[in-house]
Amino acid sequence: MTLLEARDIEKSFGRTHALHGVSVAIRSGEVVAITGPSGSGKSTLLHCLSGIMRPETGEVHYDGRRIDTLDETARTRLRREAFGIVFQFGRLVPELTVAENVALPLLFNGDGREESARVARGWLEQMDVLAVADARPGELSGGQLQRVAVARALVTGPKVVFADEPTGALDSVAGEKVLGLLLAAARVNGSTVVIVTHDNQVAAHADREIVMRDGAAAGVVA
Ligand SMILES: Nc1ncnc2c1ncn2[C@@H]1O[C@H](COP(=O)(O)OP(=O)(O)OP(=O)(O)O)[C@@H](O)[C@H]1O
Repeated sequence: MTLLEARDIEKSFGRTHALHGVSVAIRSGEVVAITGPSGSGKSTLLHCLSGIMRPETGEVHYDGRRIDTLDETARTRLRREAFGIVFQFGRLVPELTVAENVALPLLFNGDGREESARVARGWLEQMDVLAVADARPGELSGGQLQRVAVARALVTGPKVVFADEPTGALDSVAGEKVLGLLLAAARVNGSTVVIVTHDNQVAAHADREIVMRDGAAAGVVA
């Protein structure tokens, strides 16, 4: 079953046509890698699929519902309830502890403080970073930061996990570890995963690869 779909979407930044006419369909439970050279539109496609950005033309559908026409409030709610997002440099809140960062999405969704803290610690344990639960993000290594970012993205049990170069800032050993943990946890959750990556090693873990070239989906590798 198709869970997430872009139909002929276009997006420009000034005179740069980041996406021109991209159509992709992602099935429930799939792990999809979006690859392609720098500037080919990978991140822009991820942002449009995840409702962070709205394409100028075309449509984005999630779970049978058109989402690109929703207003900012509704798209934010959708992201909180159904999506988890991992960015390249974690983007944790520096003033909060690691455990507080991971509990935050649960608190936003209305869960109680104690329950959120308990669930957050469980995810930190699963990502092998429980030892740094009370540290601030600034005290962590790059690999630890990304594992915390994965815990934060998965803590709500999202239907779709989006990751934009989740291992891009890491050496290959740390990158493999983050990716392995992300994919294992996503499979346990039954989450669909969409990963933007430059890294062939990462793409090799995906069920399918969508190759971008100059703002268009140039091919699909099964
Ligand atoms: N916010 C923005 N403002 C202006 N131009 C942008 C913006 N975001 C992306 N672009 C441009 O749109 C094009 C596609 O960018 P995008 O980041 O989607 O590519 P990418 O394939 O993810 O690249 P990279 O691998 O380098 O991250 C590029 O030419 C980029 O410079």
